[in-house]
Amino acid sequence: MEISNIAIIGGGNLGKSIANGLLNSEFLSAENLYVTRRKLEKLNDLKERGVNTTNDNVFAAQQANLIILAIKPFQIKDVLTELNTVLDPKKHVLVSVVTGASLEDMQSVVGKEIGLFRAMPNTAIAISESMTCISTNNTSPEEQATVVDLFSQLGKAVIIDDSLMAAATVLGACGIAYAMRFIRAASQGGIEIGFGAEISQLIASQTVKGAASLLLESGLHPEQEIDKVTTPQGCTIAGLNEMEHQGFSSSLIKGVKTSFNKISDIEEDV
Ligand SMILES: NC(=O)C1=CN([C@@H]2O[C@H](COP(=O)(O)OP(=O)(O)OC[C@H]3O[C@@H](n4cnc5c(N)ncnc54)[C@H](OP(=O)(O)O)[C@@H]3O)[C@@H](O)[C@H]2O)C=CC1
Ligand SMILES: O=C(O)[C@@H]1CCC=N1
Repeated sequence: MEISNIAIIGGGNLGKSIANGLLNSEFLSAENLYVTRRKLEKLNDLKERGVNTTNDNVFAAQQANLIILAIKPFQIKDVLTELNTVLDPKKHVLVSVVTGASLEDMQSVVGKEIGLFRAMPNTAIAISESMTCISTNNTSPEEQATVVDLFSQLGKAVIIDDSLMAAATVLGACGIAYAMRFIRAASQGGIEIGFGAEISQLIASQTVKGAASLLLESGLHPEQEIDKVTTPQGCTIAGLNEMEHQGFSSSLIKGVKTSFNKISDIEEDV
């Protein structure tokens, strides 16, 4: 399957991040991209880049052969019902990034053999550094290759079982926010020990990038890399142990589980 035009239905925070990622990576040119939302003026930045912006979802869907749904969970039924008037199984593939809406939920609304995917990217998709988990159950190997290729050009992409999408949402999508909080807290600590805010944030951000790259490149467990940093009787182990006494890992794990439990409430809104 070859992607001709893409329509992003719901140009909010994630929808725009995807649009910017597609443009920045030169995956497709602006004239092949359609982005919708009701408050059209909030898409002016994309319009200035040459993207087709509209508040007409049906029109956008008609122009595209790949449709990305990026509205809020409680809106998915209405928007899918609206799009269903023009969805064509021979033409369209539908990718939902909506939290809490399963493939079965979507299938029950569209009721026909449209190729359906869920994708869970994060906002780093804007700079082609997303982690995107993808699920599907009725698509051809060709369609799967196309969708995986799309998200692989915008970061890393893996296919997972749909039952794991809530967990993927928390670890990958919410995870960006957790990591930002770590960086903010580390920067604030840096200011206490002498740095100005700007350089403190630079040091904290680049250090987190380096830590992530070490793990991605080596495949080692974090503790193996930590062992290389913790000089016996040194300052790293002293600080790390104090963080653990204060509940660092425990608070992170509890936060992850709280986000995960919240998805059950969101699923009820779908
Ligand atoms: N933000 C993130 O990092 C991630 C979000 N998600 C999921 O992506 C989805 C979007 O989240 P997020 O971008 O944060 O939310 P936003 O509220 O920022 O974006 C939703 C957008 O949908 C638009 N919208 C609402 N109704 C319609 C409609 N009928 N037709 C077209 N557009 C419409 C809204 O604009 P307007 O009011 O102008 O119409 C709004 O811009 C959610 O389901 C979320 O769970 C998943 C992973 C990560
Ligand atoms: O906070 C949310 O509900 C959405 C899903 C993951 C990131 N943002």
